[in-house]
Amino acid sequence: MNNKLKIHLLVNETAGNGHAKSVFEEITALLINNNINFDTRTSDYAGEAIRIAQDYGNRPHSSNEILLVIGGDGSLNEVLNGIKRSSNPATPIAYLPAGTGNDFGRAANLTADPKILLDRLKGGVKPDQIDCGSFVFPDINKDKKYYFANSFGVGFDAFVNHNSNISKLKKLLNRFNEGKLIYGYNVLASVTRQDTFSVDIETNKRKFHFDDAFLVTTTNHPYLGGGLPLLPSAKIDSHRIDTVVVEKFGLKKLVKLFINLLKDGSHVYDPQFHYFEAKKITVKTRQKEYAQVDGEEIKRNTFNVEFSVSCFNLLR
Ligand SMILES: Nc1ncnc2c1ncn2[C@@H]1O[C@H](COP(=O)(O)OP(=O)(O)OP(=O)(O)O)[C@@H](O)[C@H]1O
Repeated sequence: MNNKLKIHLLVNETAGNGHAKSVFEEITALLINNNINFDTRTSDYAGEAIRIAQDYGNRPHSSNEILLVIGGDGSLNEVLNGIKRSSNPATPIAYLPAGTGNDFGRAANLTADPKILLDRLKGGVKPDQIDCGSFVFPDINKDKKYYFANSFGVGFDAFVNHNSNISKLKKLLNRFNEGKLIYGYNVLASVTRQDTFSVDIETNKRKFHFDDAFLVTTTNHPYLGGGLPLLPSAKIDSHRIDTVVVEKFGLKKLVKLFINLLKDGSHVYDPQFHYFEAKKITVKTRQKEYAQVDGEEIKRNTFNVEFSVSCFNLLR
């Protein structure tokens, strides 16, 4: 038995339509073959990984112990929130992306191969400090902080996310590993149905107002919806967050912007595309819109959100 390393697996077996379960089985076999000490917790319901991770962070651990999360972006979000709210928010997290979108894994250049990750962990990697977003709802409780690894979106991306999550096609296409296809399909299907809304942005004491926003997304890195590079310049270690505002446009322009986004990132130069980069950004909306945090829907009529940049320790 390798006494040096002890791995605590935290698994959402439902992530990636069961892909996380097969990754879990693969790594379990590797751990047994390598004589590495491990234990396992699986989340039984949405939200449970927050509590499991918070309990883990509250307990003392030696430097040989590693918390390894297996799941998608939503599972990572829960673990991040649990660890950051624990008495030891610097507890390192190792993560095997095994969801549908895996945007964080893409942005942080993570391997999805259990064997490669295990070899690195056996070699004794040091944690990297990685940015994450944090936010509060000051109207409700300015002391209760929430965290995100990817993004917090109001409007179009959240509407697409909502439609993708409820779509009957999603399960079918996910089976063929085509989650991106369903997201692309829903972008086109949702564009004419998304209304516009007014938004106020405040950053570095400067204020901006948009009457006809279509999408307002605060992001920690470039990607959205399973690999779409919404803001290629956003970096995961810039110690800044970015808020993107896109104003309303028609279907023809959407197609053009979408092609530019996929081709060379030149969509960011469009006059209806705006972005703000800072350590702190406030976003206020005044009408009911869909919203998402790391791909999970949040329900609220209007939004007054104070964002700031935070960080966590990642083993990769
Ligand atoms: N046992 C469970 N049953 C149902 N839902 C669960 C369970 N455990 C966790 N969850 C929820 O499943 C949600 C979706 O999981 P996750 O985001 O990790 O996978 P995904 O949606 O397939 O991947 P991605 O977000 O990368 O597209 C999580 O936000 C979590 O709250």
